[in-house]
Amino acid sequence: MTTRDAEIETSPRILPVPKAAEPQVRWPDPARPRDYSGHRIIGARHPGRLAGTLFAAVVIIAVLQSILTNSRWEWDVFAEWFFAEPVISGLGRTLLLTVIGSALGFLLGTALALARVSKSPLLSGLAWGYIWLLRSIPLIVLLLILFNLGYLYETVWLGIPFTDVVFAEYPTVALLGPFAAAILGLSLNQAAFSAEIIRGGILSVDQGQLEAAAALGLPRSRQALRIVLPQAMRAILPTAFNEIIGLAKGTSIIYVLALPELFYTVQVIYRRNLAVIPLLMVATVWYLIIMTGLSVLQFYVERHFARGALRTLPPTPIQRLRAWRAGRVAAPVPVELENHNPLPLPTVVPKPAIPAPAAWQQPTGATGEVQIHRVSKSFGALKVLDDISLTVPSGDVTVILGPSGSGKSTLLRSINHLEKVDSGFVTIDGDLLGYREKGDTLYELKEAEILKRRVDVGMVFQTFNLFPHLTVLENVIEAPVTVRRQSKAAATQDALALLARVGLSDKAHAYPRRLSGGQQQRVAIARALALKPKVLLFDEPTSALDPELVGEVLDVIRDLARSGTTMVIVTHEIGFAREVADTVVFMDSGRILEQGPPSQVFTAPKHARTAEFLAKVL
Ligand SMILES: Nc1ncnc2c1ncn2[C@@H]1O[C@H](COP(=O)(O)OP(=O)(O)OP(=O)(O)O)[C@@H](O)[C@H]1O
Repeated sequence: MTTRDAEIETSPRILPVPKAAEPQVRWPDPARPRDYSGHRIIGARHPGRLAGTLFAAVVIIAVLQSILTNSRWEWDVFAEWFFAEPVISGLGRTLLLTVIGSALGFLLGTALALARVSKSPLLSGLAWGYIWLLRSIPLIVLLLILFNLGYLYETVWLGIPFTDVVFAEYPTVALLGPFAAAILGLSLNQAAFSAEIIRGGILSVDQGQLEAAAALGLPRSRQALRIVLPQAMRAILPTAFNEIIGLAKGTSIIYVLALPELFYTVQVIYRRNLAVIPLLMVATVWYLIIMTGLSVLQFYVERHFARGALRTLPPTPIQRLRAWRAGRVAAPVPVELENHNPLPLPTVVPKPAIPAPAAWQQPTGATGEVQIHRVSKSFGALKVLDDISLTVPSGDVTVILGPSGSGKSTLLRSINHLEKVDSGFVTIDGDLLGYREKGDTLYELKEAEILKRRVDVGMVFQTFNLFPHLTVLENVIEAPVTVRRQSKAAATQDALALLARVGLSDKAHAYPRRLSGGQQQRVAIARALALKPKVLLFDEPTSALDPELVGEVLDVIRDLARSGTTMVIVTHEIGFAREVADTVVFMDSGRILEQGPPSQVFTAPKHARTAEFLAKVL
């Protein structure tokens, strides 16, 4: 054996892996997709689910067998009384008390909830006191007091308090019979509970929604009925239906007034014929039928108010049934398909060469010069705006820059009076927004008048604040129709043109939650423009967007800047500011440290703090 041979013998031997040991991987040939049509498909097995189903079946069969075979249930007596005349009339009374009690209760409850959130401390206090009192008194006590009210007040009169003027007078006993006392007692009691449910719903609506509605100049009543309450309904409905179901069962308490509603009626019957169980079952089955009806109603009402909140609506039982008969699983329904009478979409998308629509242009004669004169504002001890003066010439684009917390957003919100300043004032084309001038006195305007004047100033928020329960088109036409009193057809035509301009014609009937952030912000811009404002305010319009969506929003704003709209923009997009701004304003600690054209502020800032800030962000 040579030395070389010995080396080979002692060193570890690396042998090639035999070919047969290689895993047999066969890559599918993309040119020839495999054909699985001949394969048998076996579904996944779920032994746990199968055991659960068997258990449920055994329980159901055992319960049914015990109910149907035990003769003591006396189903023949049940059948005899189920549709008997006194039972049906008791049932009718139960239903009437439930419907009227719920309707009046929720009506009064809505008024009480709005009073509770009112800015008047006395009104809010009165509503609180009512709720406190009525929730504390047992219903049975309230019913008996109302029934005996004639003892306390012999007559009920209508007239002017603290005077002898009386328009009408009635004996209390004649007015408050057992049925009227029952209706009144149930409604008053229901109102106290529903007020808190409704208030909870109102509080659940995002503050930004109210700000957006106020920025569009929508009247307070419209804000409440069109924007807040429909959104609050999502939170209100489940608990409200609980209350209604509770009331339907709770009507049995009016036995204290000897009113023969369903339960009282069956009690009277079984005391006579001693068939207690079958008659209790008569009442139970009728209550089950009422509750089932209410549950179905709840499903449809909740589904109606879910439009816009859910991307897809759950299929209705009828849709499920149809799908089941067709042998497939019912798919969730895209919310757009549920829209009633959707307005037609334009078939032709205008190209940029087509002249801008009327809604895109400033109204003739509008100039939109903003004057901010010695404005100061504090939040508690913190002075957020400190004696600020600034002029935004008409048609100019002013960009406000500054570190976080320097007061940029507060200044912007002061321009349209969303923030009320402590001193100083703001004018648009010489008109004060929040005040009326008489001689040398300024009278603060009521909110309704401020809302009307606010339509001259459009605002686009950082978080879009689109109304989620309204479609894109409904969002855009809401203010022109309500505030500018434009016809719906004209407002729709303008809105579709604006949506085409921001590249969203095909989204007119979509709900905002189905859009990307950039698309939502473009809708928000179209919505602000629909009022043909003299001035547009942008509060960090791109900072809530993913980086790749920023460009599409900036393109729209850039386009607007070229069209000569007066704009004030708070932004951190320095490159964009350099490109579009006529004037750059730098703020710090509630003061304007410097302002000037971008070429000067960005290249040769006068103030050291500006230079320091720019060095950090550039
Ligand atoms: N409603 C309010 N109540 C109390 N303090 C407030 C209120 N609104 C704003 N502030 C305070 O005022 C200061 C200025 O806020 P503002 O939102 O105007 O700053 P900003 O310059 O826009 O900041 P950012 O760039 O971070 O948005 C901050 O310190 C903020 O906490």
